[in-house]
Amino acid sequence: MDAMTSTTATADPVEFYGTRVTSRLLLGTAQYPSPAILAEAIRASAAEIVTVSLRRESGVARSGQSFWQLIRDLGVKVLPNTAGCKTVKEAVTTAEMARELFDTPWIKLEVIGEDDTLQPDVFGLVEAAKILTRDGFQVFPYTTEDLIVADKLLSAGCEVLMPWGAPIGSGRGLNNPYGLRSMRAHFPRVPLVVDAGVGVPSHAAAAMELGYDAVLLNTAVAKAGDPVKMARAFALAIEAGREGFRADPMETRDMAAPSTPVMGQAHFG
Ligand SMILES: CC(=O)[C@@H](O)[C@H](O)COP(=O)(O)O
Repeated sequence: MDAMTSTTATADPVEFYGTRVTSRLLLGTAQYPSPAILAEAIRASAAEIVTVSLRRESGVARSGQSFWQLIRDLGVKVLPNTAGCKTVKEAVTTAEMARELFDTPWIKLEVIGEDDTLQPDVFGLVEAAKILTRDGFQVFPYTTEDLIVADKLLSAGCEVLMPWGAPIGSGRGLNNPYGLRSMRAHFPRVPLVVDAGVGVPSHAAAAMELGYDAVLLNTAVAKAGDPVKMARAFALAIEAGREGFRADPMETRDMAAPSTPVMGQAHFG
């Protein structure tokens, strides 16, 4: 991390369930070309929280061990996820196993409702969130921008909401900026994280300019030609977007307004 990044970021931390972090980029750990590139990308991103799929861990025992060691060596906080779970039961069981394995009450809760869009099954999500928070989990729900669902998740005990930008892995950016903006306005004090569908750094900057607290992304970095460079680019974009938001942007207008006011008349000759 360079001086500029650290100076501004430390002045503006964000808290999730009482844990304070200075980086507003949460990074996924799947699909990287190699473990070494993953490690370098995490370092370049300056992310302090990475999300890890339990399924990957339990799938191949030995590579799971070395992967876990790699994450441990980086000193980042782990946010286990229930990626790929399609039922409440599957998500709850996966969360319970993740708590054992990673020794954390944090869980990024995904209950996937549909294969083409990988959009959340919001009914299952609320049900699973109720079960998990009752059981002491601190839930980060992957949801939509629907305000009623958001309210129900908060009533279920969630203290963070993670609405999608676009379908997971699509790289489309913010499909519904209007919906995301109203969510921000509706829940001014809830930590909100745009999760999924972000493709390029400007998408992440746009989320931050809307006043979002952080961005979670994976594919855009893992599948970039140069994941390490892209990780750094996202870190800078998120910081720029956040600073832009804090700087209180000008109002947009329909008509032109001269940026150089003209005083009097110029005389030639
Ligand atoms: C890793 C993870 O948690 C994903 O399910 C997440 O939603 C990121 O999505 P993208 O890969 O589209 O960034």
